[in-house]
Amino acid sequence: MHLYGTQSVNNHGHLTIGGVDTVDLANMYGTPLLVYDIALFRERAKAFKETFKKAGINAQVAYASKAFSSIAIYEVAKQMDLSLDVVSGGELFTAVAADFPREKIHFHGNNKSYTELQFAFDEGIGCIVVDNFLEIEMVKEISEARQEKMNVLLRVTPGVNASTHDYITTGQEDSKFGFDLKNGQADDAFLKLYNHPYINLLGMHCHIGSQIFETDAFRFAAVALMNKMVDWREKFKFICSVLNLGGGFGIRYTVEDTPLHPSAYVEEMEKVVLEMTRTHNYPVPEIWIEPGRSLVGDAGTTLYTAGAMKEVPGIRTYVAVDGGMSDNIRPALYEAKYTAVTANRMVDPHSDKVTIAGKCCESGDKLIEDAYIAEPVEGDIIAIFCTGAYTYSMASNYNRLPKPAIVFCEDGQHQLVVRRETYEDIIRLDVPLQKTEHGVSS
Ligand SMILES: Cc1ncc(COP(=O)(O)O)c(C=O)c1O
Ligand SMILES: N[C@@H](CCCC[NH3+])C(=O)O
Repeated sequence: MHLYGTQSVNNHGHLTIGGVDTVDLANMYGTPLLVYDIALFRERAKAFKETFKKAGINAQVAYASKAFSSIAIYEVAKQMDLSLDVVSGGELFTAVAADFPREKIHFHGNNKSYTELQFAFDEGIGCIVVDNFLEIEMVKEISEARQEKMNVLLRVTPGVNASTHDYITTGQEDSKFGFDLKNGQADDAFLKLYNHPYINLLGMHCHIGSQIFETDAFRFAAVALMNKMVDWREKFKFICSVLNLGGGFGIRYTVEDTPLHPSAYVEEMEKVVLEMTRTHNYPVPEIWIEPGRSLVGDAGTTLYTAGAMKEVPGIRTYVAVDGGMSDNIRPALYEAKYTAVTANRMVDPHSDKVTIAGKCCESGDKLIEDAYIAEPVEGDIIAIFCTGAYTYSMASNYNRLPKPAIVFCEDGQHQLVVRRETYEDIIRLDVPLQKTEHGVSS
């Protein structure tokens, strides 16, 4: 059994996280419950930052908060001196609520609205990562109208096809994100921004995809961007001061996943940048990265309570839990794989092969096929590991299931950071039909 971060087993045979008994957590807060190991988040953040420090490279490590966005995680990110990648007005609003240092907020998105961009200007954020020609016009218009400068990075697609799930590759030519490097779009975008009185063009950004294990894809992307930087210096005397190489570093969900230590990806990036800058006598730019999954993924564990069971003789045994695709869409959407344990009986042999099913009205609502847990009993606390990234942030109220609560654990302490939704929350946006004689009133 592979345990993550501060996970351990106490003398009751219970799984603990951050020194806190998960069975106690389930009793206190109910299930489903998403539990974060905050020491692990801090350790990951520190490792990224120290890798850059060791190489003497100026860097920003921006937490890609689409992986998990809440006021409390932004507060921890702030404590760790991280920057923040937000991708919508909603994430920016959350960052403002957390009083995140505005100059360290980077705003992403392939279709930012005028209102969202104005919000970014209002807050004086650190940088807008422009993604398309419409956005360029809007950023220019807003900055001119306000006579305010804005830092900008140009998001480009380097034409790298990273090996991961098709739905989560983003650096290939046929992508909805960014300007293509090869077909001239990136050059056109550059020319529209370069030398504008209110645009401070910092440099380039790319993000090639998510849950990537190979360093090659990052190397190819970095080389492609550096070549373009050299080209723009030759043609326009433009010096790129920031090179943002995105996130995407893979993590270990199951034994089949063999990620490198997060610092290995960074070291590869550093190597390419230092080699290329030396070869081309180019000033070493600041390197920015945007890890999401690799900061929060394995720091999160979801606790469920086992309920109904069904044996399909000769085929499988279903163990249904009190959550499902509503709190973790990833298995249904990407066929994502996870591992589970019986948190209340960690020392029992985990040799029963079962399918952990959710409670949504959907045959595909299976969280894990072929999970190995202790012989299941109704009321068991089933813990699914590595659910810290893209679970709560992609959760829905399908079947009107309330979203789970979230607890942070560290050094034997626990704190509720997102409360469980209630049925009142579920209907809070509903507007009952007006009582009129003729059906719907206007
Ligand atoms: C622009 C950008 N940066 C960073 C990330 C974070 O990726 P990951 O969570 O895989 O590190 C994403 C998501 O894929 C992204 O789209
Ligand atoms: N939501 C995806 C990752 C997308 C990353 C954002 N571009 C996942 O759960 O793996």
